[in-house]
Amino acid sequence: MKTIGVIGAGQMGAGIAQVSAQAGYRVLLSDVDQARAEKGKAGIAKLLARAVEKEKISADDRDAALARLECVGGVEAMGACDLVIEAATEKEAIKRQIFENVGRVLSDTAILASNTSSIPITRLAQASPDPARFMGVHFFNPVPVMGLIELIRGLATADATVAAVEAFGRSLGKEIVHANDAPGFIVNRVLLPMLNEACFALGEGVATIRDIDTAVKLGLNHPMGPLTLADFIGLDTCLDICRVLFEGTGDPKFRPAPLLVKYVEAGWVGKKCGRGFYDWTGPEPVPTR
Ligand SMILES: NC(=O)c1ccc[n+]([C@@H]2O[C@H](COP(=O)([O-])OP(=O)(O)OC[C@H]3O[C@@H](n4cnc5c(N)ncnc54)[C@H](O)[C@@H]3O)[C@@H](O)[C@H]2O)c1
Repeated sequence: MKTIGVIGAGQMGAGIAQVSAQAGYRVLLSDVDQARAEKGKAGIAKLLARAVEKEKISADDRDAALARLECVGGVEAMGACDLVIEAATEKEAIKRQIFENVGRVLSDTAILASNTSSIPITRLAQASPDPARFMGVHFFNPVPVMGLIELIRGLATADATVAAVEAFGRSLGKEIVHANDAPGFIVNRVLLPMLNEACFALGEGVATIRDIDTAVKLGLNHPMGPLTLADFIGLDTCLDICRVLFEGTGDPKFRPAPLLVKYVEAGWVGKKCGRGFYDWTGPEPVPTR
């Protein structure tokens, strides 16, 4: 593989474009328009500049990575790509439209992959030009820091597609795990029940926000408590994933905690809006109850 297309230049798409360019691939980055793609690239340039300041990479390596990364106005330019990774907004209709558009220009050997966190890969594959050359490639946020990629094959994904994307993922220096096309794949299937249970515990008055987080952090040796982590992820995103697990499995153990639903209804969705379980507006997060 030489040329990688990345569709969606938000948090994830920009991260995927960055690590691909740093690994030596030519990268074409698109978003809804050229200006959004350029904004994604500007963010990457800032992160790479910081890495140079910290002497993690050389200025030459930064310049070379940025030179390999080209912003394009739309998917029409992606005909030259060996692999196209879609990392647009988590809405099925948007992703389906993108697959239809990019399907018109993709070569008949190119692979199309989605970074979706929750939409079934086999269903998305139906909107792709060739389900044998379609799969899920689930990166973690922030992409340049997190060492894992989950690969998800749909029912029709060919072995050669999985092998090619696995080789690409390893060339980025990431560890690869394979998951079946089941709700939440591996990481969210295991993580979300813990975050949801912390919301149940808080709602039932088992302990305070600070004590639940301190207990899990120190008692289980986690880098941060579950309520802090939920605030980082976004409580709306946590709720969406809980619902995917609940609806996808039909298992009541995945039912969302009432307090989580209430916080999302209140618009208290976490760090991104300044308030979730913590107030994030000051220098340090402060528990809200
Ligand atoms: N944020 C995470 O922690 C995380 C982790 C793993 C996977 N994901 C998945 O990655 C994908 C992107 O998430 P994100 O957090 O980067 O979101 P984001 O909101 O930061 O970025 C999404 C980008 O997609 C663009 N976009 C919307 N419609 C488009 C279109 N038609 N064509 C091209 N671009 C379009 C938006 O303008 C935006 O720049 C989602 O599928 C999400 O589920 C997110």
